[in-house]
Amino acid sequence: MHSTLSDVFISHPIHIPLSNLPDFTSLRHLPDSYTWTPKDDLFFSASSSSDESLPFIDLSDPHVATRVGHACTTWGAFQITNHGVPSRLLHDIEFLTGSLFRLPVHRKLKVARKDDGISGYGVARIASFFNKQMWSEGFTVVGSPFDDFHKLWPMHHLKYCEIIQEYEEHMQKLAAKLMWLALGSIGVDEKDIEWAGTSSDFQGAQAAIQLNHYPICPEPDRAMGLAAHTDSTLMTILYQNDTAGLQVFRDDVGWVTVPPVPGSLVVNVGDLLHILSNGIFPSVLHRARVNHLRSRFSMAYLWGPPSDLMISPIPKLVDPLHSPLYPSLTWKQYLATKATHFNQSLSFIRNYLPSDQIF
Ligand SMILES: O=C(O)CCC(=O)C(=O)O
Ligand SMILES: [Fe+2]
Repeated sequence: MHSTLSDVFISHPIHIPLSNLPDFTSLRHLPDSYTWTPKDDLFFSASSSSDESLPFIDLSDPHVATRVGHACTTWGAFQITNHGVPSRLLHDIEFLTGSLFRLPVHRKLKVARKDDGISGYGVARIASFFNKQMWSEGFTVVGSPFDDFHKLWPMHHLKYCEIIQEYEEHMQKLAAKLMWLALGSIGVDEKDIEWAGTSSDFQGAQAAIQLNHYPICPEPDRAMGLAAHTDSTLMTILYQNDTAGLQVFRDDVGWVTVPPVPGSLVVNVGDLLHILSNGIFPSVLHRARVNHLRSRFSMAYLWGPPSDLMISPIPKLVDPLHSPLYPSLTWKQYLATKATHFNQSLSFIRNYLPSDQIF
């Protein structure tokens, strides 16, 4: 798994110098390079006065499939409870994340992500698309974190590796369950997705864990934690600590804050599920704002298909009235497109639909 997804970044290296990473804790004023205005991000304003809120779904609800389906078609996101991930494990992953980002900068830089690498410490990859810097730092885990964790915590790395492994196991199961709930709501079942495997548990799926830290910020209204983007996944499952910051965008509504609810998780439809569903599910545009009093952590499980598998609109969802909106492509190819075209990637590939795939 490690080698294949990593190939994308070998051919699309991104150079974001870490040398000018500020010591976030010592700043009283926002440096110019961190001050955002609407011209730095098309979506910077557009705040909402609406009282709309993201659907909150109890996974033990007898109508869960309808609720998930409705949330996926309207928002492309929802919050869940009764998801079966032990609260002790959520506490453990939050503890790991806090321990990692509280390490001194020189220790974190020992595991800095390489320009053409996928795992490690660094600023958000999407930073290369903006003139201004984001008020955050991150750490990406793809494959085993053993080597990096050994450098970070020579004495305690095994304990932290176990947490990551257990977290991945739970998230993988939950992602498969959510995927069937979402697809089931639009009439897609096990027979329609061969790669889900004989046990329909998507064992061939691949994933990354993205840990994010948004330090306390002296001028949060002018800063941006993580700029607006959609995830290049099938689905993303996000755990946020008790500090608000995540916002999701909905046309005609604007930005809506997703309040942290202890023990709950946020689920995002990613670009690949948007493609699979032939556009029925939108992939949600989201961003993270920052806070003036409290630092914030988020832990995202980025879940996708085997990286070389062709993904295209599910044939059952395509007929003479519903032409395929997207061509077939692999996750690796999509990531390469995203590395160049960022938020325009879906419309970019739509224009490359070969004519023999259009009805
Ligand atoms: O911190 C958050 O709430 C959002 C994180 C996120 O969108 C990501 O890691 O892709
Ligand atoms: Fe995201």
